[in-house]
Amino acid sequence: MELQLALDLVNIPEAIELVKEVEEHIDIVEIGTPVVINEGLRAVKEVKAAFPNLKVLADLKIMDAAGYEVMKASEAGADIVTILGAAEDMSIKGAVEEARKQGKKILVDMIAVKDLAGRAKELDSLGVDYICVHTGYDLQAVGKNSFEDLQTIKSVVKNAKTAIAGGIKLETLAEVIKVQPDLVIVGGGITGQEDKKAAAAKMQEMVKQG
Ligand SMILES: O=C(CO)[C@H](O)[C@H](O)COP(=O)(O)O
Repeated sequence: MELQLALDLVNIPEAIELVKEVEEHIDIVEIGTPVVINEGLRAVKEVKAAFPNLKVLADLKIMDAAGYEVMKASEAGADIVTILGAAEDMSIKGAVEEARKQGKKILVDMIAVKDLAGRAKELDSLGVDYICVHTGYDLQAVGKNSFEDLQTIKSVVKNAKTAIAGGIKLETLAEVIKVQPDLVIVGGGITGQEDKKAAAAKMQEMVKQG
């Protein structure tokens, strides 16, 4: 099981400072969608250059023109690129094909997908690398989480790795780990803490114990 730090509410210098603090306790650093909107793929490029030993995920949440966008993120240095589960199969196939060409991975974000089990099965057969259940900020605000959704995809996915994101905190991490995802994605649960290093270290310890 791996731990990914999601950076959403920072600029590039802040992202680099933050990663420096927790570097040894994370496996993957995510350049979040708001960061890409504000800073462009330059954020991916600069974070990868600063931390060549960390995997970098570009959270582009691709919906169309997937091959092209995966190519641009790959050129910027992303190791993993996200596409939405609601995208057309043609887009998913384009993303997977380009990622294979570039030696990169595709993570599918299942945000807003209604038939989770059905779509997860289809995506699994399309050869994506990760399938991620995700409660975004707008549903976190009304008290939702994705813990049950993780069970749902775990029961149907045979090839892809499974992941979970959305409001995971130290207090809820044990519940998540019980379901045994391959990847746990945490943003505010680390970045919102006074002692970010301590929060990341504790989470890493729990994730590694699995
Ligand atoms: O993709 C995202 C929002 O769309 C976030 O990166 C993801 O939800 C993780 O952050 P947090 O743990 O703060 O919810």
